[in-house]
Amino acid sequence: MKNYTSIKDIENIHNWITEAKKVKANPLANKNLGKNKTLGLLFFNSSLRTRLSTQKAALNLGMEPIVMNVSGDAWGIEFEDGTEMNGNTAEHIKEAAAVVSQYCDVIAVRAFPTLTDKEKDESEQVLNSFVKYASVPIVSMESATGHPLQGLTDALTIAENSLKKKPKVVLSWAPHIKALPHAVANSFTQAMQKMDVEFVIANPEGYDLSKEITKDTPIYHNQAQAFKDADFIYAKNWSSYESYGQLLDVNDNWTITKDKIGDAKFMHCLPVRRNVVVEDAVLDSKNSLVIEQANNRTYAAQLVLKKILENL
Ligand SMILES: NCCC[C@H](NC(=O)CCC(=O)O)C(=O)O
Ligand SMILES: NC(=O)OP(=O)(O)O
Repeated sequence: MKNYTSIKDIENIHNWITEAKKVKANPLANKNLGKNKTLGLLFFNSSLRTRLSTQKAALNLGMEPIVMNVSGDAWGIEFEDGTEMNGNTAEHIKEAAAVVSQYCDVIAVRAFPTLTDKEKDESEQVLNSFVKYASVPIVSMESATGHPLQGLTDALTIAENSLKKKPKVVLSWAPHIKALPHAVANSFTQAMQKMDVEFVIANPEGYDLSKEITKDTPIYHNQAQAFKDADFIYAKNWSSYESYGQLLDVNDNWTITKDKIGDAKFMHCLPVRRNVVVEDAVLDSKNSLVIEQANNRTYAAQLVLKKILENL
């Protein structure tokens, strides 16, 4: 594999889950694979899990990680072609990506959407510019429209925790105070569509994800109906896709509660706002998988880096 920028890069999710379980069972088995190789992690946005678990994955493979907060610390990068750079940007992505490629054997990038310009977000300008102008493989650490390391993690976590051959998995929208990206929900949806699960989405009217993503996945606008007989409930807030980036008025209470989910396992990518997205009683119960998910971020990243290193 060259780049990992989307769930579409997973050719067979069942094989990948089997391999990820092996990596998890013996994380230091390939500690020489990345010897003398450098992973550069570039952050245009905040992170706790991705920043640490991706470095941990690199260290387990014997790689040297180097990290940079691009926003604030680096020169402002210009992504438009042919502009007269007389504004706030000091260097072009053509030079920036080529230069970082001199220091790194693999580059991982986090760049969130604008949530104001749908067309620009869907063009994945930042991520795709790195793919275009870097001379080394690129890994997405959450881009405008996807979070494929999280999606792979979530598939692994469901495979590990499922007591049934074909569990019912619900992705539920939940409330938030801010307009959030669609990336996590998009990649989770794409991962579940590849899994042997009964997958449905629950969200209020006006919050349907892109049809390009949901395809024929059933969408419920009634949360209780969607939750019926669920084995896994994955909560996430996202802003409206249709009224792009907006927070719409929602009448019903969509906060995840213990009463609503019963015995279903609870999942969330984190960070999560307690008692807004989900009540304490759920996060503090044995049915919460959120810490196991965070742990699995290391093994998902390690599998991806392993596949890239094997192909260098
Ligand atoms: N990487 C996981 C989620 C990142 C981001 N969450 C956030 O921005 C939460 C911020 C807050 O709660 O203030 C998102 O939804 O895509
Ligand atoms: N789940 C996740 O990506 O967390 P961070 O934003 O903290 O990296």
